[in-house]
Amino acid sequence: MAPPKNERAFEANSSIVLVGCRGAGKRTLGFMGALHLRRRLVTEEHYFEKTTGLSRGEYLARHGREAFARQDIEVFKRMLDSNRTGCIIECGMSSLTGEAQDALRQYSSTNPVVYIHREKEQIARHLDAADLQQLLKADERHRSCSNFEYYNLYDPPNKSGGHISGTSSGASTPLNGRQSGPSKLLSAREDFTRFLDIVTGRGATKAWLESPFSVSSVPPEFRSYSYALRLRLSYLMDMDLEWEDFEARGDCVEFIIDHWPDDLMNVIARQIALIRRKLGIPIIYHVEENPRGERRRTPEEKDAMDADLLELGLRLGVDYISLDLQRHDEFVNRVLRHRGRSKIIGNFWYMGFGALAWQDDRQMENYKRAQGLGCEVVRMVRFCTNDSPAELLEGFKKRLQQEVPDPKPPLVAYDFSVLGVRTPLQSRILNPVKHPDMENERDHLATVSTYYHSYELLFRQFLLDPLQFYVLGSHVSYSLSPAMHSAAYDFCGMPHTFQDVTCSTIDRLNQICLSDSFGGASLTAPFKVAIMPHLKVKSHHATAIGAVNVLLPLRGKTSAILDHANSRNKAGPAREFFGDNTDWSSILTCLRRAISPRNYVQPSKTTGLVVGAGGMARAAIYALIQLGCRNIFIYNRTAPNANQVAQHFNDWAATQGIVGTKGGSHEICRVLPSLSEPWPRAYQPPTMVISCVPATSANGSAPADFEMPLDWLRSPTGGVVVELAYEPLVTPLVAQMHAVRDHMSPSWVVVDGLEVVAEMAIEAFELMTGRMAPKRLMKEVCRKTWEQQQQQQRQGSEMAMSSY
Ligand SMILES: O=C1C[C@@](O)(C(=O)O)C[C@@H](O)[C@@H]1O
Repeated sequence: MAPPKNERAFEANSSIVLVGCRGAGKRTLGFMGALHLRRRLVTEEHYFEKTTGLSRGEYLARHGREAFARQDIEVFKRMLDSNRTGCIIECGMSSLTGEAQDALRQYSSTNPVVYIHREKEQIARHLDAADLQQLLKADERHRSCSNFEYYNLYDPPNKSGGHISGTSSGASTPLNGRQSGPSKLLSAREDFTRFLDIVTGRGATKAWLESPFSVSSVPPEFRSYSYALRLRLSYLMDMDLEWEDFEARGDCVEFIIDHWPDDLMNVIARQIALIRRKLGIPIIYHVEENPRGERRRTPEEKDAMDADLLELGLRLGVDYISLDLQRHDEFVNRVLRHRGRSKIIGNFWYMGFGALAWQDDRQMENYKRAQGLGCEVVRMVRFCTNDSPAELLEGFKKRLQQEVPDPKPPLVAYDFSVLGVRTPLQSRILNPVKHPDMENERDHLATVSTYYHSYELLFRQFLLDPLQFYVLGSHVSYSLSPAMHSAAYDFCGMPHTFQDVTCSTIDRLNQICLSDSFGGASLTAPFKVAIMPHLKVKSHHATAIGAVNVLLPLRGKTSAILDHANSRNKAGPAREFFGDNTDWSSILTCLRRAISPRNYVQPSKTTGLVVGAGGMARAAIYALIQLGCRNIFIYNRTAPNANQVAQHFNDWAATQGIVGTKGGSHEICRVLPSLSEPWPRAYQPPTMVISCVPATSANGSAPADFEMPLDWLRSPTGGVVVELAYEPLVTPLVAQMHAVRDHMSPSWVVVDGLEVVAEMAIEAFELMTGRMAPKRLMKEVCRKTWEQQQQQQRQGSEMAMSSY
């Protein structure tokens, strides 16, 4: 019963080879991948030239076709052989030859070889029409000599040269049409780096180390409750909803192949790429055996076709493969041998009449078989023709607990009938859910519940508790967080509340947090730094920055982090509190989104500027460091405060072995004493500027009247300016940058304060509830609430004027 050896789990450091035809985007992806994994990029073109002293064209011209072909394959093999670890290898056109493909086939027994392909129209842009068909046909042969594949979805450029509207709210804020939009290639980079994390197996550990309470760090099968959104290929081919409508509608997607259109393999690869890009949640890949509306197949045809379809899922590096363990051993073993890093959901699916009863011993044997085969999850589903009392399933689960030795793979078990799943609470994890407005006549689970209703039921059945969440600080009455979080609770079926409470003493903060129904809080001044000594458990980011802005109660029964994470949404006495910082990660998200490929961070060159020296400026500096920037300047009106912050990060960086790349002192942070100073000549002008000074005068500090001295604005490639203030939204800096963009250099992108504050609330919501945030909704509510506040303020001042 031992599982067959996994033939596709390679050493984490094995070189990754990229193959595919011209125009597929291998070079760009290779570059992104090398940066992400900190590996060397080897390109075939360059390797050929380095080895032979001639470019391929020159070699061909000088030595003729035959000699070139011989030399080419020899160099190709040598390139693979001498770079077995630590590289990303980009293959050129040689990979289209039979001999090179044999070499790749062999290489793929020890290394990942990724076939990169994309929309035909995109490839066509690089080729003559005559060549296209032939090349595309030849290109598909790459499938046979690779063990992974990546569909490089086209990333459309921003509509107005990098400055599309970033809001989808339609609210008429003064910056409408002027916010930063996602920079070109950002999505491609995010998708591809996530794919590489799957291939190298570092994804889950990385997320966990980064932030143990983040949504991505606890896989759905280990959450206290989780739901799989069913998306059928037949539906996706012709969907009647927008992708954004599926945001936060499940903890993962179950992608069901129930339709066989022409060009099926490429259609599937594209749909997987779309789900990844648009929803960013784990994917369960399920091949339906007898899809409605498709022809019947002979058993042999069915086996061959389904095995190929499952193989495709494994090649695409999906998170979970759903495998029917009732199919014959050879079929099952093939999938297990090729599983790579995808988790296996072992299925026992009784569809017909006479499904095995829960009390039947063979059900227990089924579970043990799945366990023996190394399945990460076991899914047991019964189609009932009559009522199946809930106690029978409960009895099975109890027996399983007693009889089966640990470690037990998590169990998904439910009964369903023509009326759908019996109740959405039968299984704790990976319960099937659907979108409320999705119509699909091919689905025989037509009446499955929605994520909203399933979650709402958990509260109604007292399995989860309504909690109170807060934003706490001395100036929080205008905070946009209560509106954003409350809208998200409504969307998700959570009866929580979120309030702003003005307070400034630790005693008062304690009073609020010690309540049994305290769910968590966003902190602002004066607590961000003041709370540090009172917290035993903090994320390492919060410790490095020296500030906390999200506080969570820890209610786990044991000290295990997973136990604490799974106690979110439950009331009771808190044993401890956990402090995290989402200010830095929100700034980082906004910078990443807006930065153009020309300004990607190069540690040896890129320069960043942070204005201010408070808690937010610390977060901004940390975000720059995390992005890889090693030359950071700080400007603050009161220079000694800036010196203190610079000192803090220079000391911290020294303990981490992070050093500056310029000047003898190796310091990463430096202070600019005055605005009249010219930009230091040894450094490039900044391409990332983050202004962290409040726009309105709070606590007697000076309001944000900061503008960039012209000498500091000489970056020939422009850059990104992030303004954190949003009262007013058009600060002097924002107005200045709009003018610069319109009249001097169009390559500057401006990110306004509302974009950043919405991002902060999104991340805080996910940490506090453990659920994906409805991002689009929260961003819309952010702008609309801000608009309403502005209007109220205008009306207030008009009334005040008229009463004179
Ligand atoms: O700065 C902010 C914004 C905020 O104060 C708000 O009101 O939403 C919440 C804080 O946690 C965050 O650091």
